[in-house]
Amino acid sequence: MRELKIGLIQMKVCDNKEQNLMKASQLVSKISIEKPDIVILPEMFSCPYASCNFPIYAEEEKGKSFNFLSNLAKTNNIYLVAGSIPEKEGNKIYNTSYVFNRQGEKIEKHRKMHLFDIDIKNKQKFKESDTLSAGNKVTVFDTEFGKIGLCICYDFRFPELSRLMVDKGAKAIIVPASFNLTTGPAHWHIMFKSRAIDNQVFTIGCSPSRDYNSSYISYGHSLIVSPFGEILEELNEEENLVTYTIDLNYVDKVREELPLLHHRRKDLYKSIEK
Ligand SMILES: O=C(O)CCC(=O)C(=O)O
Repeated sequence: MRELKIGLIQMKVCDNKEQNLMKASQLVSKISIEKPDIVILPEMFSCPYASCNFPIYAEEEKGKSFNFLSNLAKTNNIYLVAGSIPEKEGNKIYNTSYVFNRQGEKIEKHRKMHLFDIDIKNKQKFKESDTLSAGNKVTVFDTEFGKIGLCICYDFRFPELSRLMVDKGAKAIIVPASFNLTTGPAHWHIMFKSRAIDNQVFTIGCSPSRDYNSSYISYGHSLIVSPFGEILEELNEEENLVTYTIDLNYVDKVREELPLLHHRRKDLYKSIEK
């Protein structure tokens, strides 16, 4: 069976970790009434997105938040792509997305590989590397529906990473993310469409809702794009939930009819890269 129902939770993030976890739990229970297979939370859904917050909110794997999320997956009988939270290991902190199966077992985790260090003059500045370290693994997890790639926000700007996930068998790429009011309107939709078209995969972004009182204002617009580049579902900027069923067989159909991946000249690309 290749049809799977995706649930997107575009939640508002406050500065209280416990309240954020409680809200995530309520929203996951609410969306689970529609019997989704995979539910996705946004990037940093329990920690307001600011470098200074990451060390304060960070927890080790198997900590309180991890167990809470594992339980949420089990109770609701869903795969949970648990957005991301700051993960502490030794003296390092990572922006980490855990994936739990229907039994609440962790089946994968992705540590953001590309740190968001930008300075768009008078508009948007951010320096994740002030407090975060980068992961170094390409992440694809297996389900009964097929393989699914996972990366976090700024990671998705790097086409090489999506291609690596697709080469490992991904038929959809899930991206907990939080673009802002400068880069969101300019790049969000184009990026999700481009990665979908180039790789002939479903691309799925899940953002926090917009909060004008926050120091980093998220763009919102969580969405699902088809392997042919069509936006299938999209939220606006407000807190909201949505489910949408995708059929991974459609990936094979698009790849058969327009055999881009097959037509690659890998023999030449290597020598051009050098
Ligand atoms: O790439 C962008 O424009 C936003 C990236 C970001 O906010 C993030 O990586 O968390």
